Amino acid sequence: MTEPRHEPTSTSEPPQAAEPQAPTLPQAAAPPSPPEASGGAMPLAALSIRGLAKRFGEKIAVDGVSLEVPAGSFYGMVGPNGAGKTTTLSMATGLLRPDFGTALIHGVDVWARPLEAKKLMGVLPDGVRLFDRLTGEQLVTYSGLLRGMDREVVGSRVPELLAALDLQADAGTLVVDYSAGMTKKIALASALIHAPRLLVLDEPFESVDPVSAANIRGILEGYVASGGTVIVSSHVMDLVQRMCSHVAVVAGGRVLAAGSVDEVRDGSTLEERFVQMVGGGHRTEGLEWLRTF
Ligand SMILES: Nc1ncnc2c1ncn2[C@@H]1O[C@H](COP(=O)(O)OP(=O)(O)OP(=O)(O)O)[C@@H](O)[C@H]1O
Repeated sequence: MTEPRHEPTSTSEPPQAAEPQAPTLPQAAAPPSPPEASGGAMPLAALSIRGLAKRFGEKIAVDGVSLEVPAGSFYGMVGPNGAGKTTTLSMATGLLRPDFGTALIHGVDVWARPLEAKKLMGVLPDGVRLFDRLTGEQLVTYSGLLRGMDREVVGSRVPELLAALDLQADAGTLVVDYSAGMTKKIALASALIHAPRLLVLDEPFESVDPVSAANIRGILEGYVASGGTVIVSSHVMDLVQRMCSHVAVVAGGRVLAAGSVDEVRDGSTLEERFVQMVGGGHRTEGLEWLRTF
């Protein structure tokens, strides 16, 4: 079924700056206009978002974000709390309808052709509820079958994924009884089962122990080395600097900078550049009452 295109969700004034704004740093090389047809060669951009905008009541959460994520890149999205990362990624992956703008996954419009687009991507959303009355094994199996995979192929991949994420011992435990980190890992397994071309992972390392985080990094690095594309949002600058080839800095619903990690950090550490761009800094005054006991 073809979904309607992105009309504004309300009749109120559109958000400001629904047009893509120019980033302050060069973006990753933009591919030529991606074809709308699937089939044939995959376009250069694994994800191309143009002028995405979303408001919640009076709050403009995303204010005209445009990004090109090159195929084969490990792309970090960083920004302060409330910057609009989750809202942007939700619109780009078909979870939240944009007020304005488009999102193309390897040239396929996510909102016009959702079934095709969703075959191409695996998504680890932030805060979306899982079917947590299934066991971990059942949940990952269900995710594979839901995507039309052959039952035998699913059956062979599930134990491999559970082993890679150190979840074999809890394969038969209900997801509702999983810890936060285990839940993150089983959701990641569910996103990987169909070997998508693009992985969009919202804070994949949050709550995950260091050994599991290293395993996940290894899995993702192997996946990118074989031609897949990963987009991660994270607050851990050091991790993004080490792991990612590209990064976008988002604040106030806008892109402040985007490009290769080296371009964006421009000789500083990514954390230093982030603090310069986003502003703020340490507040040392106030809270005297906390130092008076
Ligand atoms: N469903 C909603 N209703 C109202 N406001 C929302 C909703 N979702 C997000 N917002 C607001 O939109 C802004 C962007 O939120 P978003 O979750 O996209 O930020 P984020 O960059 O992912 O933040 P964090 O790093 O804290 O996870 C915030 O001001 C948030 O309060």
